[in-house]
Amino acid sequence: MAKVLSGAGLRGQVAGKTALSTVGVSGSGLTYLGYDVKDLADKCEFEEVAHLILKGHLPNQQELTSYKAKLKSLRSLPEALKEVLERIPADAHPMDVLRTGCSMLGNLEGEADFSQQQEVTDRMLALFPSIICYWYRFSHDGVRIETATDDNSIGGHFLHMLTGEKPNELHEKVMHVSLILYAEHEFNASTFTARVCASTLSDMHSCITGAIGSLRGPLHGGANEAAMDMIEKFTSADHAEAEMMGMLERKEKIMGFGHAVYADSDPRNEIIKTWSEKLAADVGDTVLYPVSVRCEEVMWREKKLFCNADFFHASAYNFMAIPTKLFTPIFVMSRLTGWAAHVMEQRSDNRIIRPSAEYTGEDLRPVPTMAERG
Ligand SMILES: CC(=O)SCCNC(=O)CCNC(=O)[C@H](O)C(C)(C)COP(=O)(O)OP(=O)(O)OC[C@H]1O[C@@H](n2cnc3c(N)ncnc32)[C@H](O)[C@@H]1OP(=O)(O)O
Ligand SMILES: O=C([O-])CC(=O)C(=O)O
Repeated sequence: MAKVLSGAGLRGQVAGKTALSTVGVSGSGLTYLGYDVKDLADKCEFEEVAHLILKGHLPNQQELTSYKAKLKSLRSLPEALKEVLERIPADAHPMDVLRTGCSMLGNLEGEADFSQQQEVTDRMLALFPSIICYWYRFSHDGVRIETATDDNSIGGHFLHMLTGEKPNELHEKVMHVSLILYAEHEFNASTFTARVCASTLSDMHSCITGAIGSLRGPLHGGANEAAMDMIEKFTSADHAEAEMMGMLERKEKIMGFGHAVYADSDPRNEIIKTWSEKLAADVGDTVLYPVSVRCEEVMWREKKLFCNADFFHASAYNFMAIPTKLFTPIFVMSRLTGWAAHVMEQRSDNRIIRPSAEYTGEDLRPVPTMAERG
């Protein structure tokens, strides 16, 4: 069933063209350059999907090997960026750290002209996990980690830096799946932010910095952290149901549910849910996964609201012992590919994005003198 899209928030209005993805088109769910996200999550590594989104085609073996080697070679943080990260306090939000890290990188290794757009994007793709983990480990553990590891994947690199140990196969696989699911999603709020910025002919780091700010909010990427904050308070499925019923009665928003475009399901949910279930079995969980399933059942039964991509990401990341405040930064590590591809697409056929507003203010009036202002 297609959702009727209209009303505030530019809902349902075509704001530009894209060849990168389709969202909620009947029968296809979510596609990246014509490939079903389910197929991609099943058969690909994240680096293959990053190559697809950024370079326009799935890499052959030789292209993949050389792309991974290139990304591996770009993992070292510039000294000046390390200095900045070391000054950010431990109680900062890692999304703010990433926003600053991205912006600082733009000062140190800026995009001189658009011919560098692929290069600066690859550098960010390689470096964002390093930025997050360098700051996290320094501010929380007092350790200056080496970010230039030989890990074979972006997700593996991230987990290795975070824990100090190479991840097992299951965790590395889940990171591939998660990063693939989060990579691209048409004109969502953060991508639209990036495109608006690109439409002024601004540089790539400015576009990505703005997009990080948009993704941070709990109505968008921040929902995976907000969902975790909620479910970790529930001690059993029955407790979850009672609390959820109360929240619905009080008309509270429940994070990780609903979607601006999808009508009755988010195709990414069943995929990450399956992996969350596998991780639950792996760690012997008997609470968080059943709690999450009950939340899903209650929301559907009571409101016909379904889990979006964020909801089961919360339990999946938790089972991998990833701290909650790093959930949305992982989304950034992935969505960077979609953002940058949209910036490039906007640049290739650009007109400044400048919609109109319906004026609801005062009629024309004279400026009163000071004495007249009361
Ligand atoms: C990766 C992502 O960014 S996915 C989105 C992540 N965000 C969240 O999970 C936050 C929670 N969800 C929401 O706030 C919303 O569903 C959004 C922001 C995703 C979409 O917003 P909209 O397009 O305005 O939602 P939609 O038009 O479908 O809402 C219909 C009704 O359901 C309600 N509703 C929608 N989602 C929820 C929810 N999660 N909890 C409670 N009620 C909800 C709305 O308040 C609205 O009620 P109303 O008609 O009485 O005002
Ligand atoms: O499309 C949206 O509005 C939000 C979303 O699911 C995403 O960005 O992945």
